[in-house]
Parts: sequence; C-alpha cells; structure tokens
Amino acid sequence: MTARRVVVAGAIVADRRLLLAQRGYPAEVDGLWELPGGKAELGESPESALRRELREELGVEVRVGTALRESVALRHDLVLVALRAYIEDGSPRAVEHRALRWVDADELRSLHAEGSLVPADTAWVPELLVDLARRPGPS
Ligand SMILES: Nc1nc2c([nH]c(=O)n2[C@H]2C[C@H](O)[C@@H](COP(=O)(O)OP(=O)(O)OP(=O)(O)O)O2)c(=O)[nH]1
Repeated sequence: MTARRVVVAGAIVADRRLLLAQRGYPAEVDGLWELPGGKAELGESPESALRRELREELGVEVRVGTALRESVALRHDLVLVALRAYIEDGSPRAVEHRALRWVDADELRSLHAEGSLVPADTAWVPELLVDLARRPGPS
C-alpha cells in the first residue's frame, strides 16, 4: 500500500469572512482561489504542518481547530484535508500567493459559480457556507 501524503489547508473564518489565497502556479490553477496550506512532511502531523505552512505563506501564527468533513483524493498518494484555523498573531500577507482576499458567503458562492476556485476545493463550499453563516462565538 502506498503511504498517503496529506495536503493540509486552512479554513480561516473571522467576522463572517473566509480568507482565500490566489495561486500563481502551476498553469492549470494560475489565478484560481484556494485555502492556503501545503504538503505535510513525512512524520509531521496535519496540525503542525498547517501551522508551519501558514507561518511561511501568510506570516501568521494560528491555533488549529476541527477538520471539515470532506476530504478529497488529489491523486492515489495525496489526500487534501481542511482544518479550521484561527489567527492568533500577525496580519496575513501574500508571501507566496498572487493575492489574498476575505470573502463573505455571497462572494464565495459567486467565485464557485464562475469557476474561480481550485477544483478540489469546491467540495468544501457547502461546509464553508455553514461556517460563514454561524454567529461568531467565544472560541
Ligand atoms: N495549499 C493548497 N493546495 C491545494 C488546495 N487544493 C488543491 O487541490 N491543492 C493542491 C495543489 C497542489 O497540488 C497541492 C499542494 O501544493 P502546494 O504548492 O500548496 O504545497 P507545497 O508548497 O507544500 O508544495 P510544493 O510547492 O512543495 O509542491 O495540493 C488548497 O486548497 N490548498
């Protein structure tokens, strides 16, 4: 059996907005929007990998919360998961992405409808819309 590597992405919601990051590469997804994140190293937990990736990509420190229910097989050896994350320190900057954008539920629906999300991430749209509708509570 091939060991599955995990790509871990962060669902960062604050004030009823979700943070999206615009990819610049590879060509097939250039210009499309994703949840920031990246591949976990061998032996690295998804939570540690997400903290590391968001530090590198956005320059923020996060607390990692629960996982979204859907996971997506990208290839036979690569699985994509999303974890909720909460910024504890720093303001996100597009260190490795073309741009960052905070979107509300309507903007997320529009990006989805116009095909501007990275294809694999469309699996998360229903769950993200639920999170965006939720009243911010003590966390
Ligand atoms: N980070 C991230 N990657 C995603 C998402 N959706 C999706 O299909 N991918 C794919 C794109 C890539 O094939 C892979 C992760 O690549 P990456 O470029 O973000 O990760 P990385 O920095 O660790 O990888 P690399 O440059 O070493 O190849 O997962 C998503 O929402 N976030």
